[in-house]
Amino acid sequence: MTNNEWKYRVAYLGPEASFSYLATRELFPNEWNIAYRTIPECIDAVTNEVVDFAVVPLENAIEGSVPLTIDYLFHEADLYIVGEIKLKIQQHLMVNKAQKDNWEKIEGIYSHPHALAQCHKYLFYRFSHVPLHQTSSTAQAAKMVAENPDKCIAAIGNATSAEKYGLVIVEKNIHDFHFNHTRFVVLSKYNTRLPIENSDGQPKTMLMLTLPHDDAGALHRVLSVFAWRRLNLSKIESRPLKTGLGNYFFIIDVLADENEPMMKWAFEELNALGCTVKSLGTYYTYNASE
Ligand SMILES: O=C(O)C(=O)Cc1ccccc1
Repeated sequence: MTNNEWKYRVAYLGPEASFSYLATRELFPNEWNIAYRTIPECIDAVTNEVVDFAVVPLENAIEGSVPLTIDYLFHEADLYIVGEIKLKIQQHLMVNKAQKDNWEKIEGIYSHPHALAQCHKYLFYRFSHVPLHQTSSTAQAAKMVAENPDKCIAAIGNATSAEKYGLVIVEKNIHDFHFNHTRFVVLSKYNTRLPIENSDGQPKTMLMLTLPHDDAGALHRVLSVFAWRRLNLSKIESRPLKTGLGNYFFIIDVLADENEPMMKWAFEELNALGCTVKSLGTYYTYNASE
Protein backbone atom coordinates (compact mmCIF):
# COMPACT_ATOMS: atom_id res chain seq x y z
CA MET A 1 0.00 0.00 0.00
CA THR A 2 2.94 2.33 0.39
CA ASN A 3 3.70 4.90 -2.25
CA ASN A 4 6.82 6.98 -2.09
CA GLU A 5 5.51 10.27 -0.78
CA TRP A 6 2.71 9.32 1.60
CA LYS A 7 2.31 6.74 4.33
CA TYR A 8 -1.31 5.89 5.13
CA ARG A 9 -2.38 6.34 8.74
CA VAL A 10 -4.34 3.32 9.97
CA ALA A 11 -6.30 3.19 13.25
CA TYR A 12 -6.67 -0.08 15.18
CA LEU A 13 -7.91 -1.24 18.58
CA GLY A 14 -4.73 -1.23 20.65
CA PRO A 15 -2.46 -1.53 22.35
CA GLU A 16 0.16 -3.20 20.18
CA ALA A 17 -0.24 -7.01 19.76
CA SER A 18 -4.06 -7.04 19.91
CA PHE A 19 -5.77 -9.22 17.28
CA SER A 20 -6.75 -5.98 15.53
CA TYR A 21 -3.06 -5.07 15.46
CA LEU A 22 -2.22 -8.45 13.86
CA ALA A 23 -4.93 -7.94 11.22
CA THR A 24 -3.75 -4.38 10.55
CA ARG A 25 -0.11 -5.45 10.25
CA GLU A 26 -1.04 -8.18 7.75
CA LEU A 27 -2.80 -5.71 5.47
CA PHE A 28 -0.67 -2.64 6.08
CA PRO A 29 2.85 -3.85 6.95
CA ASN A 30 4.54 -0.62 5.92
CA GLU A 31 2.03 2.01 6.95
CA TRP A 32 1.72 4.24 9.96
CA ASN A 33 -0.50 2.20 12.31
CA ILE A 34 -1.98 4.05 15.27
CA ALA A 35 -3.45 2.40 18.40
CA TYR A 36 -6.79 3.62 19.80
CA ARG A 37 -8.46 2.56 23.05
CA THR A 38 -11.92 1.67 21.68
CA ILE A 39 -13.61 0.69 18.40
CA PRO A 40 -15.73 3.91 18.27
CA GLU A 41 -12.53 5.95 18.66
CA CYS A 42 -11.03 4.10 15.65
CA ILE A 43 -14.18 4.82 13.60
CA ASP A 44 -14.31 8.49 14.67
CA ALA A 45 -10.66 8.91 13.69
CA VAL A 46 -11.61 8.01 10.08
CA THR A 47 -14.68 10.26 10.14
CA ASN A 48 -12.59 13.17 11.42
CA GLU A 49 -9.82 12.43 8.90
CA VAL A 50 -7.24 11.99 11.65
CA VAL A 51 -6.42 8.70 9.89
CA ASP A 52 -7.00 7.35 6.37
CA PHE A 53 -8.32 3.91 7.37
CA ALA A 54 -9.44 1.95 10.42
CA VAL A 55 -9.29 -1.83 10.81
CA VAL A 56 -12.10 -3.02 13.09
CA PRO A 57 -13.46 -6.48 14.05
CA LEU A 58 -16.87 -7.18 12.51
CA GLU A 59 -17.71 -10.84 13.09
CA ASN A 60 -16.30 -13.87 14.87
CA ALA A 61 -16.98 -17.47 13.87
CA ILE A 62 -17.83 -18.53 17.45
CA GLU A 63 -19.34 -15.41 18.96
CA GLY A 64 -21.06 -13.87 15.92
CA SER A 65 -21.16 -10.18 15.10
CA VAL A 66 -19.36 -7.50 17.04
CA PRO A 67 -22.45 -5.39 17.82
CA LEU A 68 -20.44 -2.33 18.80
CA THR A 69 -18.89 -2.14 15.32
CA ILE A 70 -22.13 -2.79 13.43
CA ASP A 71 -24.25 -0.42 15.51
CA TYR A 72 -21.67 2.37 15.45
CA LEU A 73 -21.39 2.05 11.66
CA PHE A 74 -25.18 2.27 11.30
CA HIS A 75 -26.04 4.91 13.89
CA GLU A 76 -22.98 7.12 14.25
CA ALA A 77 -20.85 6.98 11.11
CA ASP A 78 -21.05 7.42 7.37
CA LEU A 79 -18.13 5.34 6.12
CA TYR A 80 -17.35 2.70 3.51
CA ILE A 81 -15.83 -0.76 3.76
CA VAL A 82 -12.89 -0.90 1.35
CA GLY A 83 -11.39 -4.29 2.27
CA GLU A 84 -11.70 -7.26 4.58
CA ILE A 85 -9.27 -9.61 6.27
CA LYS A 86 -10.03 -12.98 7.87
CA LEU A 87 -7.69 -13.88 10.71
CA LYS A 88 -7.32 -17.16 12.59
CA ILE A 89 -7.86 -16.55 16.31
CA GLN A 90 -5.99 -18.63 18.90
CA GLN A 91 -6.58 -17.80 22.54
CA HIS A 92 -4.04 -18.64 25.24
CA LEU A 93 -4.00 -18.23 29.01
CA MET A 94 -0.99 -16.22 30.16
CA VAL A 95 0.43 -14.98 33.46
CA ASN A 96 3.21 -12.75 34.72
CA LYS A 97 6.60 -14.52 34.92
CA ALA A 98 6.61 -13.77 38.65
CA GLN A 99 3.44 -15.86 39.04
CA LYS A 100 4.29 -18.74 36.74
CA ASP A 101 4.32 -21.35 39.52
CA ASN A 102 1.07 -20.07 41.05
CA TRP A 103 -1.01 -19.92 37.90
CA GLU A 104 -3.46 -22.63 38.98
CA LYS A 105 -4.43 -20.38 41.91
CA ILE A 106 -5.23 -17.29 39.80
CA GLU A 107 -7.70 -14.89 41.40
CA GLY A 108 -8.91 -13.07 38.28
CA ILE A 109 -8.93 -13.53 34.51
CA TYR A 110 -8.86 -10.50 32.20
CA SER A 111 -9.67 -10.14 28.51
CA HIS A 112 -11.82 -8.60 25.80
CA PRO A 113 -15.48 -9.75 26.18
CA HIS A 114 -15.32 -11.62 22.85
CA ALA A 115 -12.21 -13.52 23.93
CA LEU A 116 -13.80 -14.45 27.29
CA ALA A 117 -16.88 -15.67 25.42
CA GLN A 118 -14.78 -17.72 22.96
CA CYS A 119 -13.30 -19.59 25.96
CA HIS A 120 -16.55 -19.91 27.88
CA LYS A 121 -16.51 -23.73 28.24
CA TYR A 122 -12.84 -23.84 29.21
CA LEU A 123 -13.36 -21.13 31.85
CA PHE A 124 -16.53 -22.73 33.15
CA TYR A 125 -14.98 -26.19 33.63
CA ARG A 126 -11.48 -25.13 34.69
CA PHE A 127 -11.93 -21.82 36.57
CA SER A 128 -15.63 -21.55 37.45
CA HIS A 129 -14.80 -19.93 40.83
CA VAL A 130 -12.50 -17.25 39.35
CA PRO A 131 -13.97 -13.80 38.56
CA LEU A 132 -13.76 -12.71 34.91
CA HIS A 133 -12.97 -9.07 34.09
CA GLN A 134 -13.53 -7.32 30.77
CA THR A 135 -10.82 -5.18 29.23
CA SER A 136 -10.86 -2.98 26.13
CA SER A 137 -8.76 -5.56 24.22
CA THR A 138 -6.85 -8.80 24.76
CA ALA A 139 -3.54 -6.94 24.49
CA GLN A 140 -4.73 -4.43 27.10
CA ALA A 141 -5.31 -7.40 29.44
CA ALA A 142 -1.81 -8.75 28.73
CA LYS A 143 -0.29 -5.32 29.36
CA MET A 144 -2.19 -4.98 32.63
CA VAL A 145 -1.02 -8.42 33.84
CA ALA A 146 2.57 -7.44 32.92
CA GLU A 147 2.27 -4.22 34.95
CA ASN A 148 1.05 -6.09 38.05
CA PRO A 149 3.65 -8.77 38.86
CA ASP A 150 2.44 -9.01 42.49
CA LYS A 151 -1.10 -10.00 41.52
CA CYS A 152 -1.98 -13.61 40.84
CA ILE A 153 -4.04 -12.87 37.72
CA ALA A 154 -4.13 -14.07 34.12
CA ALA A 155 -4.93 -12.64 30.69
CA ILE A 156 -6.41 -14.36 27.65
CA GLY A 157 -4.95 -13.35 24.29
CA ASN A 158 -2.63 -14.24 21.42
CA ALA A 159 1.00 -15.42 21.51
CA THR A 160 2.29 -12.09 20.13
CA SER A 161 0.85 -10.25 23.15
CA ALA A 162 2.48 -12.78 25.54
CA GLU A 163 5.80 -12.13 23.86
CA LYS A 164 5.40 -8.36 23.59
CA TYR A 165 4.49 -7.92 27.28
CA GLY A 166 6.84 -10.64 28.60
CA LEU A 167 4.17 -13.06 29.90
CA VAL A 168 4.29 -16.86 30.14
CA ILE A 169 1.66 -18.90 28.30
CA VAL A 170 0.41 -21.55 30.73
CA GLU A 171 -2.42 -23.09 28.65
CA LYS A 172 -2.52 -22.97 24.86
CA ASN A 173 -5.55 -22.89 22.55
CA ILE A 174 -8.26 -22.57 25.17
CA HIS A 175 -10.96 -21.37 22.73
CA ASP A 176 -13.95 -23.74 22.76
CA PHE A 177 -14.14 -24.48 19.05
CA HIS A 178 -11.20 -25.24 16.82
CA PHE A 179 -12.54 -23.14 13.91
CA ASN A 180 -12.13 -19.66 15.35
CA HIS A 181 -11.74 -16.88 12.81
CA THR A 182 -12.61 -13.19 12.88
CA ARG A 183 -13.53 -10.92 9.97
CA PHE A 184 -11.97 -7.46 10.25
CA VAL A 185 -13.05 -4.71 7.86
CA VAL A 186 -11.09 -1.72 6.63
CA LEU A 187 -13.08 1.52 6.83
CA SER A 188 -12.58 4.64 4.75
CA LYS A 189 -14.34 7.94 4.25
CA TYR A 190 -14.26 7.32 0.49
CA ASN A 191 -15.90 4.61 -1.60
CA THR A 192 -12.67 3.16 -2.99
CA ARG A 193 -11.29 -0.40 -2.95
CA LEU A 194 -8.06 -1.69 -1.47
CA PRO A 195 -6.04 -3.46 -4.12
CA ILE A 196 -5.85 -6.72 -2.13
CA GLU A 197 -3.33 -9.22 -3.50
CA ASN A 198 -4.22 -12.91 -3.14
CA SER A 199 -7.91 -12.20 -2.57
CA ASP A 200 -10.28 -14.88 -3.82
CA GLY A 201 -11.43 -12.33 -6.42
CA GLN A 202 -14.99 -12.45 -5.14
CA PRO A 203 -16.47 -8.96 -4.73
CA LYS A 204 -18.72 -8.51 -1.70
CA THR A 205 -21.09 -5.64 -0.95
CA MET A 206 -22.48 -4.85 2.49
CA LEU A 207 -25.92 -3.28 2.69
CA MET A 208 -27.75 -1.77 5.64
CA LEU A 209 -31.47 -1.83 5.08
CA THR A 210 -34.65 -0.81 6.90
CA LEU A 211 -38.04 -2.16 5.91
CA PRO A 212 -41.18 -0.07 5.31
CA HIS A 213 -43.11 0.15 8.56
CA ASP A 214 -45.50 -2.65 9.56
CA ASP A 215 -45.78 -4.20 6.11
CA ALA A 216 -46.68 -7.91 6.13
CA GLY A 217 -44.25 -9.97 4.05
CA ALA A 218 -41.78 -7.08 3.60
CA LEU A 219 -38.70 -9.18 4.36
CA HIS A 220 -39.89 -11.89 1.99
CA ARG A 221 -40.19 -9.31 -0.81
CA VAL A 222 -36.71 -7.94 -0.01
CA LEU A 223 -35.19 -11.44 -0.24
CA SER A 224 -36.99 -12.11 -3.51
CA VAL A 225 -35.34 -9.00 -5.01
CA PHE A 226 -32.01 -10.82 -4.63
CA ALA A 227 -33.30 -14.35 -5.20
CA TRP A 228 -34.74 -14.06 -8.70
CA ARG A 229 -31.66 -12.08 -9.86
CA ARG A 230 -29.48 -14.93 -8.53
CA LEU A 231 -27.61 -12.49 -6.29
CA ASN A 232 -26.03 -14.72 -3.66
CA LEU A 233 -26.29 -13.54 -0.04
CA SER A 234 -23.55 -14.60 2.37
CA LYS A 235 -25.08 -13.05 5.49
CA ILE A 236 -28.28 -11.56 6.80
CA GLU A 237 -28.66 -10.31 10.33
CA SER A 238 -31.00 -8.00 12.18
CA ARG A 239 -30.03 -5.45 14.83
CA PRO A 240 -32.29 -3.23 16.92
CA LEU A 241 -33.03 0.19 15.42
CA LYS A 242 -33.04 1.50 19.02
CA THR A 243 -36.37 3.25 18.38
CA GLY A 244 -38.51 0.69 20.22
CA LEU A 245 -38.97 -3.03 20.75
CA GLY A 246 -39.57 -4.90 17.51
CA ASN A 247 -37.89 -2.29 15.26
CA TYR A 248 -34.85 -3.59 13.39
CA PHE A 249 -32.44 -2.84 10.59
CA PHE A 250 -30.85 -5.58 8.49
CA ILE A 251 -27.26 -6.14 7.49
CA ILE A 252 -27.06 -8.01 4.20
CA ASP A 253 -23.85 -9.16 2.50
CA VAL A 254 -24.24 -9.76 -1.23
CA LEU A 255 -21.59 -11.63 -3.23
CA ALA A 256 -21.63 -9.14 -6.10
CA ASP A 257 -20.23 -5.77 -7.16
CA GLU A 258 -22.53 -2.82 -6.37
CA ASN A 259 -21.92 -1.49 -9.91
CA GLU A 260 -23.23 -4.64 -11.66
CA PRO A 261 -26.47 -3.94 -13.55
CA MET A 262 -28.32 -6.60 -11.49
CA MET A 263 -27.30 -4.81 -8.29
CA LYS A 264 -28.33 -1.39 -9.64
CA TRP A 265 -31.78 -2.74 -10.50
CA ALA A 266 -31.99 -4.47 -7.13
CA PHE A 267 -31.36 -1.11 -5.39
CA GLU A 268 -34.09 0.52 -7.51
CA GLU A 269 -36.56 -2.22 -6.69
CA LEU A 270 -35.75 -2.08 -2.96
CA ASN A 271 -36.37 1.67 -3.00
CA ALA A 272 -39.63 1.12 -4.87
CA LEU A 273 -40.66 -1.33 -2.14
CA GLY A 274 -40.26 1.49 0.39
CA CYS A 275 -37.01 0.25 1.92
CA THR A 276 -34.16 2.53 2.95
CA VAL A 277 -30.94 1.00 1.62
CA LYS A 278 -27.40 2.10 2.18
CA SER A 279 -24.47 0.40 0.48
CA LEU A 280 -21.23 0.43 2.43
CA GLY A 281 -19.44 -0.34 -0.82
CA THR A 282 -17.88 -3.30 -2.58
CA TYR A 283 -14.66 -4.84 -1.30
CA TYR A 284 -12.39 -7.89 -1.53
CA THR A 285 -11.24 -10.28 1.20
CA TYR A 286 -7.70 -11.16 2.21
CA ASN A 287 -7.49 -14.55 3.84
CA ALA A 288 -4.82 -14.54 6.52
CA SER A 289 -6.08 -17.75 8.13
CA GLU A 290 -4.20 -21.04 7.78
O1 LIG B 1 -9.04 -7.65 21.82
C1 LIG B 1 -8.42 -7.73 20.74
O2 LIG B 1 -7.28 -8.16 20.66
C2 LIG B 1 -9.13 -7.32 19.51
O3 LIG B 1 -8.52 -6.94 18.56
C3 LIG B 1 -10.62 -7.53 19.49
C4 LIG B 1 -10.84 -9.01 19.30
C5 LIG B 1 -11.06 -9.81 20.38
C6 LIG B 1 -11.23 -11.19 20.19
C7 LIG B 1 -11.17 -11.71 18.91
C8 LIG B 1 -10.96 -10.89 17.84
C9 LIG B 1 -10.79 -9.52 18.02
